[in-house]
Order: sequence, then structure tokens, then C-alpha cells
Amino acid sequence: MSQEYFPVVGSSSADKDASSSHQEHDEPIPKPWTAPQYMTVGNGSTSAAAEALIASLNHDSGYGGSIAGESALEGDLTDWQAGMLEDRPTPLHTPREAGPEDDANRQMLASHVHQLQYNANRMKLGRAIALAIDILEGLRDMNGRWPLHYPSYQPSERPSLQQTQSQADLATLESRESSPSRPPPIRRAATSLDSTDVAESSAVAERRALPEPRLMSREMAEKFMVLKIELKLGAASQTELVHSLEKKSIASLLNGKINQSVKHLLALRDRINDTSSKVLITGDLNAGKSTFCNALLRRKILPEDQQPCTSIFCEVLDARENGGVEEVHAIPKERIYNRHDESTYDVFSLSDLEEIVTDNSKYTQCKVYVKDVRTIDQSLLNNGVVDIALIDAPGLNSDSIKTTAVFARQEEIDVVVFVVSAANHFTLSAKDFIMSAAHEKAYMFMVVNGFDNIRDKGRCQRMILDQIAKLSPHTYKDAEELVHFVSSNAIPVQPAVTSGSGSGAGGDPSDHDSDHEDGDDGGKRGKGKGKGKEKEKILDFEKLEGALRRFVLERRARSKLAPARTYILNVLSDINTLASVNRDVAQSELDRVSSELEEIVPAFEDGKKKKTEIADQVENTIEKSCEDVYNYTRQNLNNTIEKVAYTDLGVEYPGLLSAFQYAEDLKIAMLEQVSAAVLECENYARAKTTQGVSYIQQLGLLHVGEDKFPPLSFRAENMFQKRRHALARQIDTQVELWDFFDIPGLWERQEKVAGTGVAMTAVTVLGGRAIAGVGWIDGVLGAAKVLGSNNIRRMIVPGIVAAAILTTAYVLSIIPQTLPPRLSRKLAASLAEVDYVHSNASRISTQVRRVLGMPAANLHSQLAQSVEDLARRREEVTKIKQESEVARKYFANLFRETQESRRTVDQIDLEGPLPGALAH
Ligand SMILES: Nc1nc2c(ncn2[C@@H]2O[C@H](COP(=O)(O)OP(=O)(O)OP(=O)(O)O)[C@@H](O)[C@H]2O)c(=O)[nH]1
Repeated sequence: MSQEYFPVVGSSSADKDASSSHQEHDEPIPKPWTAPQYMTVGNGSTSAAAEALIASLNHDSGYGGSIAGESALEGDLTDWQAGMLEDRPTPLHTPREAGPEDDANRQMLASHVHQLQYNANRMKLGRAIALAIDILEGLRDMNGRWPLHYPSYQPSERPSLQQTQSQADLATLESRESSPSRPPPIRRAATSLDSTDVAESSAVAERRALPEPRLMSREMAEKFMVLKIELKLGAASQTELVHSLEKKSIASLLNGKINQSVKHLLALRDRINDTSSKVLITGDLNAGKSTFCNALLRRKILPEDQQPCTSIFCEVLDARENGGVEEVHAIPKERIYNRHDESTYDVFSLSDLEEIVTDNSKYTQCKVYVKDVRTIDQSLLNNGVVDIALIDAPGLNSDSIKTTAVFARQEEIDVVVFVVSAANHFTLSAKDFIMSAAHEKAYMFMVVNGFDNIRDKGRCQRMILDQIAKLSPHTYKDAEELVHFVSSNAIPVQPAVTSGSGSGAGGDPSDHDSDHEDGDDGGKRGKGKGKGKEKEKILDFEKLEGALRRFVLERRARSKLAPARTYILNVLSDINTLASVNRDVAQSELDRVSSELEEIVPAFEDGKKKKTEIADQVENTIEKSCEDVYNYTRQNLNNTIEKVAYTDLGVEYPGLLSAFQYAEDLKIAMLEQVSAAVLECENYARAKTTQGVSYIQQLGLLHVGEDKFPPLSFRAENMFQKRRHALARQIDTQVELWDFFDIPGLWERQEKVAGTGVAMTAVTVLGGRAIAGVGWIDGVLGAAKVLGSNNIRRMIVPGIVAAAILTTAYVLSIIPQTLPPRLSRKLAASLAEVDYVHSNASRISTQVRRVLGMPAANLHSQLAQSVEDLARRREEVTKIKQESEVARKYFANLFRETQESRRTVDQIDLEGPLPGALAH
């Protein structure tokens, strides 16, 4: 902390008495008092302005006193507040007339205050950066779980936003930071997005025909500054690109942006914590740049000469950066300097510097590590807040002007000090350089050197200021701070290498320069003609030093803190917009899925019920159809078989000689009759099946929909076409001789043939019975009764013969009547034997079941599928609902958090009341 060096100030040689008078007040204050202490430097009195400053710092020193507790960015201030309540010494006032020393003290105090302000702002920004990184990392996690909606990039518009980063030039920064439109106002997505552009979230996307882009409107996209996706791929139009991107791609693009941003924030953090600052000292040949550098260092480090001698860039750094060793690292051409790699430079001692600087054939640059001979509060190289490296550039001429301009443009050059000779004013090269540098660095620190040589000082000042007004108007406006008329050679300096120490450190810098005689002041350097005049020169120079330090700090605030502040504001603003949009999207998604869920839950229950009902319905239909077909077939076939004997089969009896053929034809006709009946039953089954299929089809259309249950291409004629059906229809029976003799039939008909006579009857009866083998003993006994036993004995043989002949003749004569029933019975018997009727009925009905089973199964699976779909959808929507709830909460918090953080960062006043003003 910079306050560490305050006690040293108090013991400076200038006002030992005064400081000792304050000794009692400056006793260490017990912990936890950690606030900076202010000590009067110089004559022992504290000016009103300084007091006001101290008071203001006590209230808002940059440690957050005035806004404590307002934000997460503020640290724990209890110690500091506790310290404020303690008794503290009040500096004594000794009213006296203000002199030049008062001014110097005021300046010094102002510088310290400035440094404190700078430090406080740096810490606030550091905390803001840490918070922004946290927020970004949280956002990246969220983006993984809930892909964010994102703005698209319109390349043709808003071209130069990126310049808000470190390279931003002063003018750009100024205009940007002063612009009331920055950062842009927060807009709510709901009002700023047009309905067509509102993207929806994950689940809804899956149901959209087009892949959902999850990009915001163009209007919203234009507001984005940091987290902007650039969609500049070839010639494809923005809309095409947007729609070709899936939400996952957008999420990963956003993640990329977030990572970049985190990286940039880390770099900014390093940058604001970096205390080093480079000051380039340039100017005309022989203007006294090296002398000026040496005066700043209070050591004659760089070679001075009456003729141009500096031919390479010499960077003077604190030896502590080189392990405390004073030496020169000369960097050969085309090497990139790395202090830790000795192959990148050659090492020389300080006394060799003159040679290296003058001979530029081998080296382009050199780093000169020197020990600081000045106290920490006076030192320009290192004062705890800013470590300045001075770079002495070769004098400007037509050769060096370009190189120097390029050098000056480097990002790490915080300040350009232009040294101009009071006697020669600005040369053409100087004017060129200032004009071109004015684009990059609007403000320039001007040192008009060799002022001691000027007799009419007022005229010189006027003339030079007039020229500056033309060359660099910004500098002219703040000429009091930025333009200084000094005599660098009047500043007492120590030799580069002092005898004894070997380091050049130590000793009193106010001692006379051991080699001042070398200067063109003819050995008067540091002495002057009169003590008063010399003192005035020194005071002028010290005033310059104070202003330079302030300027460096101010530049640093602009070049290091301002970009960080702007970037944080931009990134927070982007996140805030994203949060606002995504919070609203999450809310609308939540509303939508909630109402969707209200529909899905009953639809799911309904679907389950419907599935069972329809399955039952279909099963019933199939069952009934099969039963009907079975019964029909059975009945039909039984009828056919039963009646086949009495049906006119259209077979003519050709006579006895073709009796067998007749029997065969008859049999075939009967079989055909049966087969035809089977076919008729199959047709009936076809019709029934067609009905069943169309019924299932209707159910499908009604409950599943045409898309999932397309019309069935059922072809009834294809039923029963397989070989097994043909085989099942087949039946055969053999015609045998006995089929022609229908004895039982004859017996049944005996009444009808009574007219043929008793003998015939008896023969027939006997014969029939004998032949038939049925009750022949009864017949014999019956005949014996009628004829008596003798007659019987005589008649028996011829009778039997006659009876046989007659019977045969009779039987043969009635074939057309007896054969069909005989055959039909036989057929019926053999059909019954193979269970023809049942097997065909069950075959046909089974086929019907099988055919109807297919669409039924399809319908069933479709119904099951839609129930499953509903179940899955319910699960998904429930998940989306939970996600949306989480997202809504997250983004609502994020919105609040970023808004608060932005407000806090916005309040970091880098331009603040410049303590430099108090120094005037
Ligand atoms: N009278 C007077 N002479 C000065 C002053 N500053 C520098 N000189 C002299 O001017 C001459 C040139 O000084 P340098 O410091 O070498 O000038 P430079 O600008 O570094 O020169 P190059 O970089 O080599 O072009 C030296 O002889 C210095 O003594 C000054 O304020 N008053």
C-alpha cells in the first residue's frame, strides 16, 4: 500500500523541525486501524485544501466508506469504520503565508491522494471482475442445462464496439464514457421481442417443424457488446443461418463467448494489477531528453552530449526487477527480450552505456537496471502504486520518426513525454510526430527544456504555447498540468557509478553533480548564479515531476482501469439483457408447459382407459365373427351332407351295365356338392372378415388417426388360398359292390312291394333276411308254421335259388332309388369319421380370427404407443417444467444481481475530482 511511505515523507530533510513537532502525533495507531494516515509534509502546517482532501478520503477514500454495505463488491469495512471512531491527532496549524514549498507539499499530498484513489478504484474493479467471472461461470453452467436464448449478430451495423477494450484511444473512451446512452437501458424481452422471433425452449423445439434457433430479435442483438455471436458464414443469409443452427450449437457458441469473456476479464485483472507503466521520452535531437531522464532519476545514467548521441531506445527500470543488480541488457537486432533468457541479450555495466547507446549497429534497444536513489515518495521509478520505466528515445529526425511513432503507439506506453528545446521550439519532425501521435494519444506531456537559456521567458512561453495549441489542442487545454518549462541540467544528480558502493545508490541526491562541469552550463549545474534562482528551477522541476506522476496515474486510470470498467459494464449489461430475456422466456415456457401438463394428464388417463375399451371391443368383434362363421359353416355343411341324397345331382342312371359308372358319378357329384358348400362357407367368412377389418379400420381412424393408422389394404380373395385349405376341403370315398344292395332299404320298403306274392315275399324276406343275416331263424320258424315241415323241406332249395335270383334282380332294378341314400349315408359316415364339418368350420373361423387379428394387433399397439407417447410427453413436460422453474429463478436473480453490480461499477469514478487541481 502506498501509505507505507508516509512516515518517510515526514522525515524528509526539507522540514525536519516541523516533522519532529508532529512526532508525538504520528505514533503508531493500534490495530485494527488500517486506514491510510496522512502526515503533513514540509512546514508542519496542513493546508485547508489538504485537510479537505483528508476529510473526503476519510469518508470515501476509495475503500468504500461512503457506500459501505450497499453492494457485494464492497469488502468488509468494519475495521475501517472502527478506525474512524478512534481519536486521531489533529495536525497543528501555524498560519503563515503560502510559499513555493507549500505548493510542493500540496502537490505531493495531492499525488498521494490521487494514488490512493487509483488504488481504491483498482480494488473495486478487481472485485467487480471476480464477480463478473463468477457470474459468467454460473451462466455457462446454466447454459449447459438450459440452453440460453441468444442475440444474433448483424455484421453491417455497429462496427466499432470492440474498441472499448484496451486499445481504445482516449477520444473514443471519452466520448463513450461520457455518453449518457452507455450502458444501454435494460429492456424486457417480452416487450422488445416480436412474436415471431421469440424462440422457445428445449421441449417445444422438439415439436416444431423447423429447428428452433433460440436467437433473439435483431433489435436485441444490436444491444449486445461482448457476448455477441458472429454469424458470418459465407454468403448464407442471416435467416438461413439462424435456422440452420440448432439450439445446442447456439449454446456452444455462447459458451465459447463466455470463455473468451472470462479470459479477457482475467487479462484485465492482470492489467489493472500491473503496477508498471512505461513513459516514452521523445523529442528533437539534442533537446535534452537524456538530461531530462537523468534529472528524473537524480542520477547521471544516460549519456548526455552536445551533439546527438542517443541512437537506440534505452529503457530505465528499477534494479529490483533484475534481482537488485545494476546492469545494462543490450538487445541485439531481431531478438525478443526475455530477462530470464540470457541468450536474448548481452550484459554490460552501466559505465558501458555510452558506448552501446552511441554505436547502434548491433543493438536496437537496451534495458538499463538502476537502483533508485530517491525515497519512495519521491521516486518516479517505483512508489508502490506505479512503477515507471523511462524510455529514452533517439532524437527525432526523418529516419527515426517512424520508429518512434510505432514505439509510442504500443499499448504498454502509458505516457509520451515530448521534450522540446526552449531555444529551438518545434522542428518539422517534432510537429509531424506530435500531429500523428495526437490521433493515438490526444494528451501529451510537454517538457520545454533549456529554459535557463532563454532571456525573455514570457515571450518564449507564449510562443511555445501557441504552437502547442495548434499541434495538440487537448494538451493546450490542460497546459497548466501538461506543459512545463524547466532546465533539466539544473537538477543535482549523482554520478552513474559512485565509488565505493559500486551501485550508485545512496548519498544525498541534492549533493552536487560530480561531473556537472561536463554540461554546457559550464560547471554551474545544480549551483546556478544565485541560490534563489537554482531553487526556483528545482521547484519547477519538482512541480513537473508531481504533474508527470499524476499524469501517469491518470493515463493508467484511462488505459488500464477505464477499459476494465467499460468492459465489466458491457459484460454485465449483456448478461443483464440475457437474464431479462431468458427469465421471461423461462416464465412463458413455464406457463405453457403448466397448461400443457393440465391437458396431458387427463389425456393420458383417458388414453389408458380407451386403450382397454377398444381392445375389448375389437376382441368381441373378432370373437363374434368367428363364432358366427363357425356356426354358419357347421350348419351349412351338415345341411348339405344331410340333404345330398335327395338333391338333384343331375346324374342320369345309364342302366345296369353302367351301374358302377353311375355310382362313381353320383359320388363325385355328392362330393362336389359338399365342396361347394365349403366354398360357400369360406365366402361367407370372407364377407365377415371384410366387415371386421373395416370396423377395426374405423376404430383406428377414430382413435389413432390416419397418420398412424393408414388404410389397410385387405384383400378378402386371398383368404383360403393356401394349399392346406384345399386339402382340408377334399374328401373321398370308395364305391363298393355292397353299395348297390341296400338290404335295410329293402326291408323298409317291404310294404310297398307286397303285391309280388307270398312266395316272393317269403323269399324276399327270407332271402333278404338270410342275405342280410338278420333273424333268419325266425323266418324259418315262421315259414314252417305256414307250410308244415315236409313242404318246407321240399321247397327249400328251389325256393332259395328263386329267392336269390329274384332278390338280385329286384335289387339291381331299384339301384337309382337305393344308391344315392346309400352313398350319401356312406359319405356322411366317412365325413363324420374325419370330423369334416367341425374341422372345416374351425379352420374357416380360425382363419377369420387370424386375419382379423393382424389389424387388431396393429390397432392395439398404436393405442399402446399413443398412451406411451403421452406418458413420455408427460414426463418430458414435467421435466421441462422443473427446468423452467429453476431457470426462471436463476435468471430473475441474475437480472437483479447484474443490475446491482452494474450500478456499483458505474459509480466507480475514474475521472473523479482530480487532486491535481488542488495542487494548483
Ligand atoms: N543550458 C541547458 N543545457 C541543457 C539542458 N538540458 C540539456 N542540456 C544540454 O543539451 C545537450 C544535449 O543534451 P542531451 O540530453 O544529450 O540531449 P538529447 O536530447 O538526449 O540528445 P540526443 O538524444 O542524443 O539527440 C547536453 O550538452 C546537455 O548538457 C538545459 O536544461 N539547459
